[in-house]
Amino acid sequence: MNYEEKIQESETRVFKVVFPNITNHHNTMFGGTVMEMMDEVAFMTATRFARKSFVTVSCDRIDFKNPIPADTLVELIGKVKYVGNSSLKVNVQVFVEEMYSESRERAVSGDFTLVAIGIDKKPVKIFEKD
Ligand SMILES: CC(=O)SCCNC(=O)CCNC(=O)[C@H](O)C(C)(C)COP(=O)(O)OP(=O)(O)OC[C@H]1O[C@@H](n2cnc3c(N)ncnc32)[C@H](O)[C@@H]1OP(=O)(O)O
Repeated sequence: MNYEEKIQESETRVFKVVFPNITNHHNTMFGGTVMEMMDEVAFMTATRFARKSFVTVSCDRIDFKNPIPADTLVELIGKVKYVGNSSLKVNVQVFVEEMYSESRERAVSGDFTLVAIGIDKKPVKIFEKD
């Protein structure tokens, strides 16, 4: 499987229901919870891409473009956008969907950098050179 196929195969989609336990006093989803879910999806995407042990080392700007109201569904989509030596970057997009109509829009997006580590917790190459 080549790089491009691996990127397609490892694209990771997760749905969540925006129940009251994850909303704030504006009755929208708490931003920190969105970021936690994004980090988890970035981790899953990286792991499925390389089948190595990853840790998150940084995240770039996260844009909260639209609020995520209570009683909606969110879809998080993770996709590898850059592969380095031991690190890779995963773009995560979050879409919000109405439960009882076809309405859907992008709400949040951001990039996460993860590093593959060995059992000694030190960085390891993601792929050996052919
Ligand atoms: C899934 C989870 O919940 S993980 C929990 C949260 N994360 C953690 O606890 C990670 C804590 N951090 C660490 O253990 C270390 O910083 C490590 C293992 C990630 C990196 O160790 P370092 O000695 O700094 O690594 P080093 O300087 O050799 O860099 C390794 C790679 O990471 C990249 N990197 C390091 N720091 C950053 C950063 N802040 N932002 C982006 N990339 C970075 C480097 O560019 C390099 O990439 P490359 O190999 O593709 O060229």
